[in-house]
Amino acid sequence: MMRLIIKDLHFSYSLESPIFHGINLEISNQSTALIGQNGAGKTTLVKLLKGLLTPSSGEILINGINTKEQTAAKLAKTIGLVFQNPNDQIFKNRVMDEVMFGPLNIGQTVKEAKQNATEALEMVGLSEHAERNPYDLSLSQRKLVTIASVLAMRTDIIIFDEPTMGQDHDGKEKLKRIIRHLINEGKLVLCILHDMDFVAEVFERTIIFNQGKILLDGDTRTVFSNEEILNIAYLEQPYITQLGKQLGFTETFLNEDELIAQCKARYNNISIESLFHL
Ligand SMILES: Nc1ncnc2c1ncn2[C@@H]1O[C@H](COP(=O)(O)OP(=O)(O)OP(=O)(O)O)[C@@H](O)[C@H]1O
Repeated sequence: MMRLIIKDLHFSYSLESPIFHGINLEISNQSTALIGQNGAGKTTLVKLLKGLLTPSSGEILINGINTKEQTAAKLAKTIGLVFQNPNDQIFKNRVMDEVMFGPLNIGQTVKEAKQNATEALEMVGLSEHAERNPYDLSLSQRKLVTIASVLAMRTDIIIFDEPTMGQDHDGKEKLKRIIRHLINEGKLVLCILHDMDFVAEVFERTIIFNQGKILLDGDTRTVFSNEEILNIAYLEQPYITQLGKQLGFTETFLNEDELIAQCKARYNNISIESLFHL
């Protein structure tokens, strides 16, 4: 089991405006969503985890090993990060080369890299585009290319920064399947998201960030039940949670099936006469 521990983490881009002053967090193999307004510090946190930024003070431990004591190359074998903007990540002019680049870079043989890249492209549904130039693909497909690149590295920890951005319904369903698959494989999946419906349906644990602080951290249902804290962080409840509330239920629903089950339980045993007060 992977375990990520953040101890008393401090970080600032400039002396005048510290971003983190004392973050403590422990994440294991639960699927975890990081939510919060723009500028809350989510991307900064994942860049620190990936070793792209260095903490001013405090520690980040991955399975007990301090990231400070690891080279970027060693860390790359453990943590994969899918950037928010695919254009920051893509620099090869053939999809297959792009997806093989990361695996080769962390020391996989050409054969392994090819095998993993082929599987990853299949998983994101882009097998038939393997020979194309990534820049001839749409932005949402390009995002899937960057996801495939990280999947092919087969790291134990996978971080996604805004994977649903620019994805349509099919793209989101694909992402749900990928994330669930990774969780079943025992990977630690951490995901920054602005799409609350997606968070509700997929993630076991949700952490609300606000102005560089953890405002609330708990199982996703508990977090989405707490309207007061969501309001402070300018976040909305998932659509299905709001709908359940409007229908007069007290439960916090996270997906359609839960709401439908409760509707059936409520209405099944009621005769039409009593429903319409005849
Ligand atoms: N390279 C940088 N130099 C200086 N300040 C930065 C830099 N990157 C981010 N910041 C600032 O750090 C704060 C946190 O930004 P960050 O991108 O981590 O937030 P976020 O929660 O990920 O937001 P978003 O959802 O927009 O990605 C913001 O005030 C931002 O302006």
